[in-house]
Order: sequence, then structure tokens, then C-alpha cells
Amino acid sequence: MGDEDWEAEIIKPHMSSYVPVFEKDRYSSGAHGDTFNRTLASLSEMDDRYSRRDHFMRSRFASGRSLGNRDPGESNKREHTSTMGDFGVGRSFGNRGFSNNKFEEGDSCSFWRGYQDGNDSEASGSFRRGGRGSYRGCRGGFGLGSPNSKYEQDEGTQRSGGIFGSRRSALSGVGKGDTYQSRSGSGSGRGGYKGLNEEVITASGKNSWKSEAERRESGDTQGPKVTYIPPPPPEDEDSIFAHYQTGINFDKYDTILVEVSGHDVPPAILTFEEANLCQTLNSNIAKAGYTKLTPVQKYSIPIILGGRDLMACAQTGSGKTAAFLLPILAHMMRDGVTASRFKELQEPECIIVAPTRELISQIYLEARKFSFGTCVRAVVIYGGTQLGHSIRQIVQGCNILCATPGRLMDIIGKEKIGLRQVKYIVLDEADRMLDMGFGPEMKKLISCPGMPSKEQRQTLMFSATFPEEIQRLAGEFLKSNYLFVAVGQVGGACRDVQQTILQVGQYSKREKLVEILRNIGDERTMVFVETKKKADFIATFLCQEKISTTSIHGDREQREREQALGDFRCGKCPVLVATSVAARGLDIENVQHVINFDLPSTIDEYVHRIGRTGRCGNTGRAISFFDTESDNHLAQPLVKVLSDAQQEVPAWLEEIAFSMYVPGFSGSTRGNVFVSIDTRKGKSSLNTAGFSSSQAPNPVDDESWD
Ligand SMILES: Nc1ncnc2c1ncn2[C@@H]1O[C@H](COP(=O)(O)OP(=O)(O)OP(=O)(O)O)[C@@H](O)[C@H]1O
Repeated sequence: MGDEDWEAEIIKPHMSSYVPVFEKDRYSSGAHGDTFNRTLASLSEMDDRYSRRDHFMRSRFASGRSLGNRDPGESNKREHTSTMGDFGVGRSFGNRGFSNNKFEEGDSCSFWRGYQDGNDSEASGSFRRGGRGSYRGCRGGFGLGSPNSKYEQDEGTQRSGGIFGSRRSALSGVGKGDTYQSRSGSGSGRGGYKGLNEEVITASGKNSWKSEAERRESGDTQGPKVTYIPPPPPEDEDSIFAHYQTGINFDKYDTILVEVSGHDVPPAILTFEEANLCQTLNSNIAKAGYTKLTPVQKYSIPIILGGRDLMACAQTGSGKTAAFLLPILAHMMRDGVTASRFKELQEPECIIVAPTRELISQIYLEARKFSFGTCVRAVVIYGGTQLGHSIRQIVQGCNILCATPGRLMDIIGKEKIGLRQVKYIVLDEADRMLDMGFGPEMKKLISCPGMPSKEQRQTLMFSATFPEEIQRLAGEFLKSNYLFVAVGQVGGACRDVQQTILQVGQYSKREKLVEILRNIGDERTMVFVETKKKADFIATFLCQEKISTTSIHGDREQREREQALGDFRCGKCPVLVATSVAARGLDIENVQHVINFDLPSTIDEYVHRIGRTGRCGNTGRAISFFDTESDNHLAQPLVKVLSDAQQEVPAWLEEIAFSMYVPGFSGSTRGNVFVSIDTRKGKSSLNTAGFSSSQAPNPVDDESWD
């Protein structure tokens, strides 16, 4: 289906999940009064439902559960009378800015490598980090649509603006001026992909690893087939190397304490030149605007080049992606990787897995950037898109496969990729990839027929948070002599983010949010809420307040999510209301504020969420609404995160933390404070027995996607 067909497709009304694209002007003119009134009615209906439901939710929360939309009476019914909203025709739509950033030359600052023994960094408390935020979900991307191959499975393919710096594709959207109407909770539109069920292992049944999307695609369910083909990313060099500027605090990275544990640690490098990369890679690094290594890169690159397995933990936005991509590419170039060519069965040398579609797409773009001009071909596949499209991408050649877990397992199951040549497995957001949500799926991956044993491959894990239990589980994937790199406090928040915690009761939150957003003006802001329905609700509410807002969550179709992210990236909608699906990894230029309208259930999640701002040496602000009815369990870990990041700790928060303090407590409940170092220290062996009961998913976290 060509673009014209796509246009025809999108302007005809159809049932779909609610697409809240809100613009100030839309509601201020009489032209749309009708829609406005209907939306108001919807909102008041939602409001009422919200109040009652939220009250109920809170009581469920208090008992460790939350209300999910699996509740039959609360099915996600949505309807919209039209589709694509104005799509920023003629606007800039870049993942990054297009500045030619130059770093100060001369890496004079020293950084320390510590080989401290014991859990010394735990001195400030006897807390441990506990359960994990268990989100799944939604991502976005692009790809080449070539609907003429035999892999084409569906007619009616859809296209929309992609989520990445794709000025071209994003701008091809049409500005029909249509409006959206939400009647959340009343109806049963297609509902997109449920974050909760997507790419999730249910641990039961033959295809238990299949996501809802994959089950649909393979006909396992009655639902409509996934037909979405994401638009390809722009292919011109400028777009490929577009990047944003590092911030004023970039050089301060050098003062962060780095700790490497394990035996025979290769020395860190101080400059890119010391890495001895090939000319093409060096040229790509320069074009990307990288002139100076970040700490995680200084340590990880030589470790990976030395062939070692690695678990690396470094603060959000500090360059972990390049830390694994560059040495992997260097190895592939050195080993003379075979140029990709069309084959029915592709055998990639590298598999990179990440928990969300948007994140894996972003990693793919980075891989494409650094492999530019080489014979290495990177491919991205993820749920929510047409399976045939993923297969078409792969058969054209695949050296680096970037994938979300569900789609990866599906493709392996369809024998479109063989694993015999795999030399590198990367788990980004590794703690998330190994927790109960994705962990069993990852175990299946490493035990797939043909997958080289851990002795014969290199396994690399990266995250900004690494709970102790997850570190132990990771041992199953890693060689016993793996190295552990900790940049700063493991699980600590980025110090470039100014954190503010406000005590705001549930019923005052909206008013406070509007007040803050009005003060912020047009600066890009992510507002995190706990549930998908609330994301719609708050987005609708902000729209009524004439604040241009869009939303991203697991109930939105992939096309809609990509559009939402695109509108946010380009500044068309400076406010993005999101669930935790957008908490990890997303690298969006110029996000100056993060607002936790609802605090997440775990401190790790908090760290990831606020890490959407203050990236790469830029500064940012995070404001969190602390509701004493529901958030007290976070008081202790919040105090620790704030003080570790040298932020002001409100006295009232300290009091709550103190009142919640249990002497000698070291259990593994969520909200606890993290381990600070390599868990192998002082331990005789790693627990590689599998996924212990301590890893059972927290019901609150699981249901928080509903
Ligand atoms: N050495 C460098 N010089 C300049 N920019 C860099 C460098 N390394 C990374 N960046 C840029 O910094 C930004 C953040 O990098 P990246 O997304 O890899 O962070 P991260 O550590 O993976 O964050 P998160 O924990 O949120 O996933 C990206 O825009 C990336 O291009």
C-alpha cells in the first residue's frame, strides 16, 4: 500500500484505540465546539469513574494490589471518530538537534577506579532494593516496507510518522485537523497492544513466550492481525548522524567514582584513539559528535574489546549504548564479518535485546549510525508491527539483530534466524530483561538450539539499576569471570537532575500539575502516571486546560504511539503523558522536566523515569507528587536517592522515612534501597539456580500497566 492509500486509510473513521492528540487551538475555537463538548462530557464521565476507581485502586494498592483493566467491567473501550491529527507539516522532527557538538579537548580530569571490599557503599542504610517495576510493552520504530514479497501477510498496511529523527517520514503525515474523542472505559475498540501482555512469558503453554501481538499475528487468537508497517527511518547522512549537544556537566562525569570488580581487569582507556578502532568507526564516532569518552565507555570498551563478559551499571543518559556498540562493531570489523546478503536463514553475529519497542528502535538507530559505511547490517524487529515486515527485514541480511523479546522468539521459532554464529548477546536494561517479566524468555533464548554456550559467546549487560537478586540471576548468563563496572552509585539517580518531592494528595494532583505546567510554559515535559487509563484521562484533562498534550502507553496502537512520540520529539505537543513504558532508555532531546504525577512502585523505576531528563551532561528537573496515602513505602529509598544525588531532602519526607524504618530490615520488598556493588563480593558462589521466588512479579507492578 502506497502513501496515498495510507492517507485514504487514515482519514476514514474506524474503531481504534483512543488517540489523544491535543492542541490548544483545537478547543478554543467554535469550529470544534462540538467535539469539545463531547470531549467534556466524556471527561466528566471519566472523571467520575476515575474518582471512584482511583479510590478503589488506592485501597487495592494499600493491600499490595492494583486494579487492572483486566477487570471485565473495566475493559478498555475506546472509540474515536477520526484518526490522524495535524502532524506538524513542515516542522522539524528530529530525535536530536543538528548541532555539531564539540567537546573540550583534553581529558585532564582523572577518575578513580576503586577496588573496595565489602558493601561499603551501603553504609548509609541497611536497605536493599527490592521488587522490580514490571512493565512491558510498547515501542516504536520503522523499517522498510516492501509489500511485494512473499512475506507480505496482510493487506491494509498502515503507515505513519516514525518515532525517530525521521523528519521525512514524520512530516509526511497529513494535517486533516481531525479531532479525537475519548470515551475511555466504554466500548471495546481494538485497543492496540496491551503493554501487560506484550512480550511476556506466561510460563505456561507451548507458546507461552509469545506476546499478545505475536499470538494475533500467528493466528493464535481471534483478534485482528497486526498490519502496521513502520515507516523507514531517513537514510541521508545528516539524519543518521543527527545528535544533540552534550551539556555543561558533561565534563563532570570524569569526577564520578568508578568501581570495577573481577579479576584481570583491562586498563581503562582515556580517549577514543586508545581504543584503536578502525578508520570507519572513528569517522562515524566523529560524525556523531563524540569527542570524549564517558566513564562507562572508558571502562567498558576495553573490557569488551578484551573479550570479557560484562555487567555494567551507570547512570541514566551517560552513554551506555555506545559503550557496547562500539567494541562489538570493532570486533566484527576485525573478524571480517561477512557482508550481509539475502538469505532465507540469517545468522546474526550479535543479538541485542531491550524491553520496549521505542528503546530497541533507538538502539537500532545507534547501531546503524556507528556501522555506517561498513558491511555490517543492523536490523530491528519488534512487536506491534507486521510479522512479515520483520521477516523481510531479516532476510535481506542481518549481522546485528536488535529485537524485543517476544518478536525475537517468534522469529527464532519461524526459523528465520539461526543462532550458531552468535558471538555477542547484549541485554540492555538488563535488570528488566532478567526479572520475572522477561527473565524466563531470556533463559529460553540462551537455551535455544544452536545458541553457543556462554563460554563461546560474549554476554554483556547494561543498566542504570541492578538489584542484588537480579545480579545473582545474571550469573547464569555470564561466564564466571565476568567483570562488573559500577559508575557511581549503582542505581543512583543522575546528579544533573534537580529533584523536588512535593507532598500532594491525590485529589490535588491535577490542580498542581496544571499550575506547574503553566509555569513551565512550552518546555518539553514528561508526565508519568501509573495506569494506562489515567494516562488518557490526564492527557484529556490537560487538553481541556489548553495545554498541548499527547500520551503514550500500552493500550495505544503502535502507529499511535509512534505518532505521539513524534509529536513530542518535534515539540508539537510539549507534554507527553506516559506510563512506565516510556521510563527506560528513551533518549529525547531537550526533555527539561519530568513530573511524577504518580510515583512508581519501585525506586528503580523512579531513577529511570527521572533519567529521561538531565542526559549527557545536560541539566533537567524532576518534580514528584508524593501522596502520603500511597507512597510512604518509597520514603526511605527516596531519601537515600536524594541524598546520594546531593539533593535537598524535605524534612517531612525524612520524618516519614524514619517512621517507616524497620531496624535490621534487609528484606527484598519493593521500594527498598539498592545494593551498591558487585554482589559477588563476600559471597562464595552465585546463585544460578534460576528464578527464585524473590523474583516473583509484584502484582502492583504487573497490574500497573492496566
Ligand atoms: N561520548 C559521548 N559523547 C557525546 N555524546 C554521547 C557520548 N556517549 C553517548 N552520547 C549521547 O548521550 C546520549 C545518551 O546516551 P545513551 O542513550 O546511550 O545513554 P544511556 O546510558 O543508555 O541512558 P539510559 O540509562 O537512560 O538508557 C545519547 O544521545 C548519545 O548519543
